[in-house]
Amino acid sequence: MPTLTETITPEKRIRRITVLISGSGSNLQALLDASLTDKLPNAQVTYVLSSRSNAYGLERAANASPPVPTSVCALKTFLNRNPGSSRVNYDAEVARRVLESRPDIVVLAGWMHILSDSFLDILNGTTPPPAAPALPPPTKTEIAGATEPHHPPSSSLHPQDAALPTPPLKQAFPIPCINLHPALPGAFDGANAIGRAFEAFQKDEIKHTGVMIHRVIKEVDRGEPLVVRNVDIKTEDKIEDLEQRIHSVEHEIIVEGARLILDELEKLQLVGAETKEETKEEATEAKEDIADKLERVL
Ligand SMILES: Nc1nc2c(c(=O)[nH]1)N[C@@H](CN(C=O)c1ccc(C(=O)N[C@@H](CCC(=O)O)C(=O)O)cc1)CN2
Ligand SMILES: NCC(=O)N[C@@H]1O[C@H](COP(=O)([O-])[O-])[C@@H](O)[C@H]1O
Repeated sequence: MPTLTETITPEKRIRRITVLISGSGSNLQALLDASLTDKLPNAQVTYVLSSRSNAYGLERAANASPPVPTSVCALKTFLNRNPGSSRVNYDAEVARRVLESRPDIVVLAGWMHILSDSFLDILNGTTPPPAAPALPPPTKTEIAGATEPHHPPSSSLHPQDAALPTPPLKQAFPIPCINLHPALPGAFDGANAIGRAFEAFQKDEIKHTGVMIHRVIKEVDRGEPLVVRNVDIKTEDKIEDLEQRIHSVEHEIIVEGARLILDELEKLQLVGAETKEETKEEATEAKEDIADKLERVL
């Protein structure tokens, strides 16, 4: 049930962030730590989805206060459990779970899977999500050999969980989706960007590298850059030194990027509300005008 504040001033609702991960989740941790602070005001991480069952980021979510609901959707497991399905079906299932979490924005924080249009179209609201796959229970072999600790199915999500902010009455579309990429725009698209930048520096092909937050579009790492930071590479650097320097910048700009699109969303929705208000006023004036004319004629 929406609170009074959410009813009277919906723009004061605490914004919900869904985070997609595949690994250690240090960038997820940066978002968790910034939630409801002046770095990320009026916003909270409310759902984490991992493409890998052994991602430590899942523990970070479970250890957060309040604990953040999580689920795992691994490509291989999905394809095995849904014979005849493809990456497109997998991407649609990922999008279905994201929609189920009722987010205001989605952040890819080390999500190591290229997403097809079937994900993007569902987040844009142009395609409805698929029905939940009828997942058969895991077989004994799967349970015996699984490295995947059992996570409650996504249906265990409780968007109304008291400790987490209430979802909006109506899901707004498009749902903005941003990605953290450890390279400068157009420099090292794709995986292993840090390693490739380090090699390029050693060959004297680049003088520095960087990190960016960008909008997610079909073309990998080619979405509009939203936050960009240069990162120095020193001649004495080992790869670990560069990785550490890059990660510390990542942890800052992932929060900046989330805040930026939440502020943008708020302005868009406020403008939307004002337009709606103006439309209502115009409609009322038009009705009054017609009533006046009718009175004069009758
Ligand atoms: N449609 C988009 N999908 C994704 C984007 C994007 O901008 N548009 N960003 C990436 C994140 N990413 C780099 O920032 C990235 C991650 C992974 C890969 C990749 O080659 N993945 C392989 C699998 C690799 C593995 O499992 O280890 C794959 O998907 O086949 C490229 C870029 C996230 N998705
Ligand atoms: N192309 C995407 C990519 O390479 N992302 C990289 O994954 C790591 C996630 O770390 P984390 O799990 O500790 O947040 C980060 O270093 C990020 O740059």
